[in-house]
Amino acid sequence: MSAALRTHNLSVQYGPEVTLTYPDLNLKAGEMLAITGPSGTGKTTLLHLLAGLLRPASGEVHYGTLNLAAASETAREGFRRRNVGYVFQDFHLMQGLSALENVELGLRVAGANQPHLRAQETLKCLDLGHRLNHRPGQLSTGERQRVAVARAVAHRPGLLLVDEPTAHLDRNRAGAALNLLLDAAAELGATLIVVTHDPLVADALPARLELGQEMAVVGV
Ligand SMILES: Nc1ncnc2c1ncn2[C@@H]1O[C@H](COP(=O)(O)OP(=O)(O)OP(=O)(O)O)[C@@H](O)[C@H]1O
Repeated sequence: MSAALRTHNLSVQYGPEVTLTYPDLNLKAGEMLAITGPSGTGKTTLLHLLAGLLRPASGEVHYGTLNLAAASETAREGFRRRNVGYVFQDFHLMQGLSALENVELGLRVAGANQPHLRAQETLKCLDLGHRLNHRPGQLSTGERQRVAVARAVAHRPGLLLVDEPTAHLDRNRAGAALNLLLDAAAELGATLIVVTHDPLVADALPARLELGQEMAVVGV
């Protein structure tokens, strides 16, 4: 289920040298946001905070009634399994498993019913019906990305977090990847947050958070 997402006073400390501070976010359920900004400004770290993969040094991350930043590790893990679909920049597919097994494993972890059937259906919806038994090493980059998207959306999360979806793609494929994400988020009614350097992607999303010296929030 999609819910409002709100952050307050977030900061992260990596050792003594790196402190990242973030402007507050306030997104309604189903909103779509691009996170942009120069390398090293903390875009991926923010996605990790929003996914509950990382606990902040200070601040709050509210998803509906849950404050992820204060929740126990068990509660955060449960939240991730049920509510978060995450597409990593390098996809993070299991190399020894087929496309079908990768998606099915994600569904099993999320505790979904009929994981085999649902994995098949999701891959077919993403035009991968002819690649179910291929392993990641036997797929093109675009196909691997579609498997990663299938794994992220198959359990119907309310929050879809995507890191650099067009980094490895030519312009045609970048457009297709963007449409895939927009369609998937719209179909789920999910809140979509995409980290990107690509103006094609950033301009297609209605709101933008630009991280940088000014930490300006534009269009939210
Ligand atoms: N696990 C870590 N340990 C120590 N420092 C880290 C760690 N992860 C990130 N950093 C540092 O935090 C800062 C922000 O990193 P992050 O990857 O979030 O930035 P980014 O904006 O996503 O960068 P890029 O656009 O290059 O992917 C960088 O200075 C990085 O070196």
